[in-house]
Amino acid sequence: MIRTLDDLDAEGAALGVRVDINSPIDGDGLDDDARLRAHVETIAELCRRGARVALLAHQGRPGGEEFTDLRAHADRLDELLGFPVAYSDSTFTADARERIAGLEPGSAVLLENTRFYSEEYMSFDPEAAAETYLVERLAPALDAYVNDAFATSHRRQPSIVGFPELLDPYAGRVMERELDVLGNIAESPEPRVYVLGGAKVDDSIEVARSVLERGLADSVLTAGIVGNAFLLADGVSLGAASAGVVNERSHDAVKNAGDLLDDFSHRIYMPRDVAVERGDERCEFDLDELPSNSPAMDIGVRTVAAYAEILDDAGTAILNGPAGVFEDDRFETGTLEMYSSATRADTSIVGGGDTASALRKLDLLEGFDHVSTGGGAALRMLTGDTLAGVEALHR
Ligand SMILES: Nc1ncnc2c1ncn2[C@@H]1O[C@H](COP(=O)(O)OP(=O)(O)OP(=O)(O)O)[C@@H](O)[C@H]1O
Ligand SMILES: O=C(O)[C@H](O)COP(=O)(O)O
Repeated sequence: MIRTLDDLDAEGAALGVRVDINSPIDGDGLDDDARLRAHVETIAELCRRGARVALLAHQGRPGGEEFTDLRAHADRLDELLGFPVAYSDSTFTADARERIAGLEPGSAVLLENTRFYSEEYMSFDPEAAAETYLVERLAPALDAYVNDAFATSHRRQPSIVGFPELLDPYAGRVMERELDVLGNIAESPEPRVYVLGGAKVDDSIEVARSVLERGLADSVLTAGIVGNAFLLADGVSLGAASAGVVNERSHDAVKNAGDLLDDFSHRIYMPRDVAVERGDERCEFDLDELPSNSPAMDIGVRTVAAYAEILDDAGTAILNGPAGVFEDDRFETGTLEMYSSATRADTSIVGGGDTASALRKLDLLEGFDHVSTGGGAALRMLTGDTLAGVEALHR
């Protein structure tokens, strides 16, 4: 059983609240604040109830371009919440602990990027995570722990699995909502249509196998690099450029897609035409007009029409990954049209950070019943896997 904020006596309590505000970075600022907006409900509720909130979060990966401190995140949270969110440039030092001790009821401090500390980027069992410096030194300053970071909860990192070993754990509102939706797909209306696009080919093939074998999916529509992998597996000569893009993402994808087609070809749909770059233009080719020297960058309008027919009749549409290189206006058509069709399903669920960014760019977000904050985490839930951070919340 997982306790929620409804079960928490928040008044005056010092709470360690793990959020996922990992965001695209543009220069020294945030390029997108969707994840910060998602956590406003939890943070505002806890402050309104008189809690003393210590926010824990990561940004980027060590060595990555988006690996920054959280000062800009604290400033944006100020604006979104309408009250000051203090910022500490340390996470578990004596200074950080003093900052927490000095919090007034109803106030919050954002502690520094947890991944500035090497242990946070390692994986641990919960017991070992509880013995890391981050958890051992911070837990004594806290009365309870709240995990609202669904999008990071597939990671076995100390800030996700360590604190529940020492403190009573609770699910924040984002976590609660994600689990309600993604944890109960089997109860959603049928027929269920999964749309798997984007670039995470191995993850998507794993999701497809899982939902087909468990009888969760009536149809799996493929697009993006995932769709290209299935076309190659089906013997379509896309061209060396497209094959190179697939193999660069995964050396096993074409074989694994072929195995899946052997088992479930009647339920798996692949693109019927693709769009490639011709100079500055978008040019579409039916499969029998290929190979092309240029990589397939989007699905074509015939595919869009075929997928729309299936999605129009869907009880539930579950989507992860854009249909094409939506960042280039010439290749956003597939994502725009396919995702628009999906909003006509009785229930529509989207997973994936880049997917959500695409929908925000295309002004399609409002049309969906649930837009997950998670990418990899949402995919793992859809494969029926448990998430380490969710398991750690059980009492
Ligand atoms: N045909 C294609 N060729 C090359 N790249 C593609 C193609 N189709 C989609 N993409 C790329 O896939 C990327 C998004 O795929 P990804 O699987 O990461 O989506 P996501 O799961 O929503 O994101 P995340 O989970 O990483 O937040 C986009 O950057 C897009 O440009
Ligand atoms: O953006 C995400 O998917 C989450 O914040 C997890 O980030 P990670 O993949 O760097 O652990």
